Amino acid sequence: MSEHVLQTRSLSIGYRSAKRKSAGFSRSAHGTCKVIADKIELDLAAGELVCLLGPNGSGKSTLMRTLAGVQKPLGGSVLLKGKEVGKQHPKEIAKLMSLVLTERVMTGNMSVYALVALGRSPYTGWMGRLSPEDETIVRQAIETTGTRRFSHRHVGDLSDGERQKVMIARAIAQDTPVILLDEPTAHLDLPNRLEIIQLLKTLAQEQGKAVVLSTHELDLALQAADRIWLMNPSGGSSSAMVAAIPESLVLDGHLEHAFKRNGFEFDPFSGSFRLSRQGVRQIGLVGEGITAYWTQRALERAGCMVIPGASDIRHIEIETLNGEHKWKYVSGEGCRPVEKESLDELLSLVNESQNEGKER
Ligand SMILES: Nc1ncnc2c1ncn2[C@@H]1O[C@H](COP(=O)(O)OP(=O)(O)OP(=O)(O)O)[C@@H](O)[C@H]1O
Repeated sequence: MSEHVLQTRSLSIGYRSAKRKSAGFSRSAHGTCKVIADKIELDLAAGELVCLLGPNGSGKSTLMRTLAGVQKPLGGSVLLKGKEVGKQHPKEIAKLMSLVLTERVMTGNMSVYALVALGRSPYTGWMGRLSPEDETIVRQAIETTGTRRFSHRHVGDLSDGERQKVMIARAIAQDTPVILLDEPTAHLDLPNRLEIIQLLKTLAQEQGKAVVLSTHELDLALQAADRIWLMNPSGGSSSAMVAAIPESLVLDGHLEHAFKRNGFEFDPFSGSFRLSRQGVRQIGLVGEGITAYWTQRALERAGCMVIPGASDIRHIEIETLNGEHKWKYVSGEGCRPVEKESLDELLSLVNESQNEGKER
């Protein structure tokens, strides 16, 4: 089994107040504090990609900051390669763990190359002079993240996606066994989100890095993560932490419970949330393949509950001939089918019949 590079033991995270009384804070063994989550027991192995999920305000950033040692735990410990983070010198921590935050960093007129080179600072002398080996590592980090084409530009002139890749390049140049990233895909378009997740997955698989990223991308986390750490508001004032492989979290209902809201329902087959379809009319769908899949999606968007394969109720049959599709709408048993040549036309017909049904 792989070595555990980061662990938490009875970790309690949250905020302290200097005042005796503060709104949202209470008196405890740790003083006046607000506990965000406690009794956290986590193990992160080398080569593992972990996604930290949880609804807004559940404590993801608080946990990230506590793991990175920039915020003190209320209780318990964070162990980095077996040693307590709070008891290590910042320079030693910087050789073992890098942290990528979403917030814009003050970079002045710094070039992309200079910012990535800052990743080498735990290894350089006080002058910050790079050795030829450091220079090679910086160039490799720039190459790996695909940032070479804008490496001469100022960081302040970059788009959000470009800047995010540069921050990851800096973390790669820091060359630590653990990389923590707080919402690295926030503000990015889909291709950039996929590119960043792919890059992090490659770092874990090919270079044995242990990577933890917090995200709101449920879909991507389910596809890419080796393990998910889920911060689940427990009903009280603090969150409970569940750590498991993505599929177990779906099957055990933890994901649904964590994100459930009125008006949304979790589809365990696709692993995504969708608008709930209460009080809708059933419709059968006879057909196969990608056309049947997108027909079902269109019908559900129109407010139908689709029963695949059912032809003894109001239903649709998909016919495919020489790559051309036709949709036959049968409004009830024994009724004559109405044929449509496009999904768009079919949907108008279904909508009309639903509206007639409502008026009656
Ligand atoms: N400095 C602070 N003092 C007191 N409470 C704070 C402080 N910073 C954050 N909090 C509270 O801690 C809780 C967890 O916040 P945190 O930012 O860690 O959540 P999050 O899961 O990262 O949220 P989001 O998904 O919205 O980024 C929230 O209730 C927040 O209001």
